[in-house]
Amino acid sequence: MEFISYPDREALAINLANKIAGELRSALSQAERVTFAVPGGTSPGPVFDDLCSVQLDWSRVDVMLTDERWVPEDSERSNTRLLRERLLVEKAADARLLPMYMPCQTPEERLDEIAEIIAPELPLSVVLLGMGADMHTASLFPGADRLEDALDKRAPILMPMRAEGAPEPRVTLTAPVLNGALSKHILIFGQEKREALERARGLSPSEAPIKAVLGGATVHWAE
Ligand SMILES: O=C(O)[C@H](O)[C@@H](O)[C@H](O)[C@H](O)COP(=O)(O)O
Repeated sequence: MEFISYPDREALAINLANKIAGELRSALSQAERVTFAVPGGTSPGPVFDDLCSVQLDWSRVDVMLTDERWVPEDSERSNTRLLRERLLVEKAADARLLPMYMPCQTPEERLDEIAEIIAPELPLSVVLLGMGADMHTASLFPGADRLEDALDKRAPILMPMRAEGAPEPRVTLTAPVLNGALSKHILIFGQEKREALERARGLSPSEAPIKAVLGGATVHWAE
């Protein structure tokens, strides 16, 4: 893993957005369509704000979430809503959004439909991940009900996930799909998460799920 520390969050956002844009352009020079997976939560907003206005052929980019909270799109907790408001605007409005949520009570009801749409888009060209102070990434939470299955190298593309640290059911890409990405970035802010990341390096993926995706990743950090 490579660790890059930035002087502040603004510098991180600009540099990371440029780096990702460069990787997407280079992937677009090799393939007709490319897939870019991003996290929800609070950290990626500033990166989305910079990335949405960069010049690249967004009409050939499929954008998707690494994981989603199972809530309707008009909920403040919807990651899909965050993408529509902060990433899929300006130039990036031309990108195609792959679904990670379909309206129904539980993820199990429509998971197969979502997985069928995602399957032909793999491997991911670029993945951006966040991390919680409890060392979860995507919706791979320590102690989650299906964590071991989602960490397994034979895991399906998508899994439903329920965990104490998550107020609603989730759906998440599994570890082998995240690790199959051609390029992997992890975005973390603040001292608490930096210390959590250090701790995770000495733990197993079951204890610290972020550990499962650290190999070959670039971690971008600012206070
Ligand atoms: O839907 C989500 O919550 C995420 O995809 C999740 O894995 C997120 O990246 C971390 O929880 C960090 O969240 P913050 O950036 O809000 O701290």
